[in-house]
Amino acid sequence: MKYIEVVAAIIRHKEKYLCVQRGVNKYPYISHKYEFPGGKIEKGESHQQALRREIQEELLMDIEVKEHLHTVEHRYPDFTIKMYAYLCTSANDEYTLTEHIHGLWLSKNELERLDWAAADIPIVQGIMRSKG
Ligand SMILES: Nc1nc2c([nH]c(=O)n2[C@H]2C[C@H](O)[C@@H](COP(=O)(O)OP(=O)(O)OP(=O)(O)O)O2)c(=O)[nH]1
Repeated sequence: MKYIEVVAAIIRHKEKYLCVQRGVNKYPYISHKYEFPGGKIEKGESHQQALRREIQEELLMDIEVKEHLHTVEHRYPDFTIKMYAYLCTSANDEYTLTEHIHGLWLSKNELERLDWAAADIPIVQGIMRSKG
């Protein structure tokens, strides 16, 4: 079974969190799902470096990586991912989508409205339960 390690940025700006939607994918269970931006960690990269690179590529956005929030391991039918989620901040709410088909800023209590990738559900629940 393929195993991949992924970093995800929980980007918070003014009490809202940036959520992005994937386009069509060869795996139907991931197509059109919402996720936190990020991606695979490249060889030799730290989590922080991978996050800053991926967010620059996907959103043309500069972030500051704060604390580690959650690590989840999820087994999809074709591969398993280990995802490290970090709280991140941005100087403003501007972004340009280069890979995703939709993006939106939602407050904590609105997060559960979206159709999230299965691996993200424990992360979303963790954010919703968190204080502050
Ligand atoms: N970035 C990110 N990926 C997630 C999340 N949840 C989730 O299941 N994933 C999965 C989807 C992808 O299979 C994988 C992340 O890989 P990726 O975005 O770098 O790359 P990809 O498979 O879409 O594309 P490729 O690099 O193979 O062309 O992790 C999430 O919240 N953020």
